[in-house]
Amino acid sequence: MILMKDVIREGHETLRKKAAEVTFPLSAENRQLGEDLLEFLINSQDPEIAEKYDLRSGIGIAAPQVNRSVRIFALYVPNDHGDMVEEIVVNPKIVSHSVELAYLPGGEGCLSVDRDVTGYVPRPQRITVKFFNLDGEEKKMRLKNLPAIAFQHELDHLNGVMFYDHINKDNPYFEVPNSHPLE
Ligand SMILES: O=CN(O)CCNC(=O)c1cccc(Cl)c1Cl
Ligand code: NI
Repeated sequence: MILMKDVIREGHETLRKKAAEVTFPLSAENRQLGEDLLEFLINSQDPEIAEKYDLRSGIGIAAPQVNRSVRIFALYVPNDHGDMVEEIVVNPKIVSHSVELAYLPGGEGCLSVDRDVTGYVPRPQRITVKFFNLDGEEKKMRLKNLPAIAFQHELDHLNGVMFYDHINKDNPYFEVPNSHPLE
């Protein structure tokens, strides 16, 4: 199982690399990695397991965060209806996105960042994405609000981008035009 000791932190070069696409059929190693990433999220959101293993909670986690520079991440995040979006995402692409932007009023956090970096992270509110599952089947999905934000936070990790790269330096709480706070 993935533990916090396996998570690399700011300053580690892997966090700023563009991760490599993976080929199918997946190696046993890459399949196991995808499963381990999702298991971490489920564990991190279970109060007993999280306390037992001292896990920080996450709604997403990307392979580069455990020093594996491949285009794989996992999501375990509630949608607007309270249903969990539970996905292992391989070779993801955003195929289209809304003009409207959204941001979390409390800002974003990252397992690889051991400090509070405050400010709004404006991202497209709705996205249409394509990716492959572990079996190489292509999936197309429309996401909005928190799942869309989480997907983009993880896709950023695959491109060496950190959430705070998007925060306005002069005014971290600048309300970008056409952006909406997610309540
Ligand atoms: O890359 C993933 N992490 O660093 C896991 C910890 N952060 C979160 O779960 C998190 C928290 C707030 C907003 C977003 Cl969008 C995310 Cl993703
Ligand atoms: Ni992160």
